[in-house]
Amino acid sequence: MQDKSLDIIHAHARDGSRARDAFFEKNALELAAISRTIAASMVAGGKVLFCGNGGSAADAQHLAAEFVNRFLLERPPLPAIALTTDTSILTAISNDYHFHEVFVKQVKALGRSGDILVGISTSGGSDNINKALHQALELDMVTVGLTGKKGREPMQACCSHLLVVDEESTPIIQEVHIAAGHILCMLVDHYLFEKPQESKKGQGC
Ligand SMILES: O=C(CO)[C@@H](O)[C@H](O)[C@H](O)[C@H](O)COP(=O)(O)O
Ligand SMILES: [Zn+2]
Repeated sequence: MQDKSLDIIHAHARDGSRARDAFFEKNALELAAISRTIAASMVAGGKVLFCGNGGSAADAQHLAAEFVNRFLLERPPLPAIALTTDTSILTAISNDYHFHEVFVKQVKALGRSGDILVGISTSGGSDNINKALHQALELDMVTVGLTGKKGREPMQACCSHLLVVDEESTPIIQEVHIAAGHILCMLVDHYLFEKPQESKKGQGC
């Protein structure tokens, strides 16, 4: 039997690059707008909450950690919480109520007007994410959805900002989501901590 390893590797790499290029081509301005909104919320005392399932739960934790610890710049910790990490909270809510409620209850407990909720779902069909986003809107929070092609329709009603990777493959969508998440961290740091370049008066171009 012929080994298909290289074909598999190159096909995935090619699909990933295509999806990533198309996404950033289309969503760069929206990504900058979301990053400005997060930076402004933090300046005003707000915070960002993240939620997701499976691999997207890992993304939620990964991104919250970038804010709380640091990203590329050496700077003060920034307020972010992953709603995916406390097993006592997750099991108590799932056990006593329903798995649909695991994030919405935490949003009710922790979310305040002006905070941001980022919901990450490749399918857009995860009830626990969409319920949490609806609740966040009710609390006058800003909601950001990261999804894939199928998620555009179910998530648009609950997202102030929706970033869609126009693909159906879950891992390819996830790989673009984490790239977008890293850029959010980069831009928030840029808006909050990088001083604008001094304009050099008298030097014509
Ligand atoms: O990481 C992966 C697939 O790459 C899986 O764990 C995946 O995240 C899980 O099946 C999730 O439950 C999918 O949820 P969602 O993205 O549709 O909201
Ligand atoms: Zn995965």
